[in-house]
Amino acid sequence: MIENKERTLEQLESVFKAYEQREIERVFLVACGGSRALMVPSKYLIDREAKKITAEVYNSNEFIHLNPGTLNEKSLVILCSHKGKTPETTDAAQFAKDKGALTISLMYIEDAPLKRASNYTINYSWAPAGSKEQYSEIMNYGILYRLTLKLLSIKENNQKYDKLINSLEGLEKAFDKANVQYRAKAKEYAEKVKDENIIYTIASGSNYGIAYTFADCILMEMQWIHSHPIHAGEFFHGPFEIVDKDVPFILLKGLDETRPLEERAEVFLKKYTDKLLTIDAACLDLSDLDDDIKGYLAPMVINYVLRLHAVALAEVRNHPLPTRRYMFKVDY
Ligand SMILES: N[C@@H]1[C@@H](O)[C@H](O)[C@@H](COP(=O)(O)O)O[C@@H]1O
Repeated sequence: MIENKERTLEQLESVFKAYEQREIERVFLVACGGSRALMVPSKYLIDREAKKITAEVYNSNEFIHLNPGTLNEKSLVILCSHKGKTPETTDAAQFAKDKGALTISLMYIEDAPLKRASNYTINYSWAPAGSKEQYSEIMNYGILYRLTLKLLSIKENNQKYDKLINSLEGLEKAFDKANVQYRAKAKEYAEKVKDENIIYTIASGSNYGIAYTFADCILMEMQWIHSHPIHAGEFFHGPFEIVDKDVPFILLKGLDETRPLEERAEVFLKKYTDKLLTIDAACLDLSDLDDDIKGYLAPMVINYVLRLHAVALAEVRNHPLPTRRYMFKVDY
């Protein structure tokens, strides 16, 4: 775990200097699994805030095989891998660097193959689910927001960067309050669903990545419970046919512009299932975050709440989160 916040801030400054020195037209956010999903909110931010710069999120291996036609020396490629060892992500960094792109890798340990394949590395603060984050303001989500919003500030004169920094400083308080509000509720929920075979998650916009992580990485990977992250807008175009009184859903309601999509799904789910858990950012105390930035940071607090649920589930199901049967155990 990174313990040196000053060094992380210095690493960021070096990247910002590099921004000054080159033209950047397009941002590629590249990683695997949970590390890929955590980039979704930053793509949302760029899509909302940018005037010209565009952003895409890619799985590392697809990035290489698809080989985007617009990947060139005017591209910024941001990669992430917890321990910097996922081979597809290291290969993607090298691939992008060879094409002349500016490559920045995020990892929470200091040195790893991914670092050696990238132009710049930033170490973020990381704590396992259930443990207190040492520096909430430099978690991976926050680093991504800093990197993307500063780019827009330098290249397009976006004015929200200072508000972002102030809001990131307020995150720890928001997490602490969410902890008080949700810890007992998470345990109750875990008791209720511990024997379910399937639990779906639903969200849209900047929250979709969080729904994805909970479905793919927590329920499927770490609890071996069937799941699927459903986009709230897509829900009515197929998935809603699976809804029944006894089918469990977790609906995330954020504060971004796509909230009406989540509200529409909620109206339907309330009517047709008895097993709906809604986690609504509007019911969380986010008073330590700036109003202009709240919608972007809400996924981080919802994610914190979901992690309380993950820890509670693992406990009542007697299935520790790190349990794997295939990952790093068989060839794949
Ligand atoms: N569920 C895990 C993710 O949480 C992790 O992000 C991913 C890639 O790992 P890394 O971040 O180390 O590259 O592997 C799995 O999919």
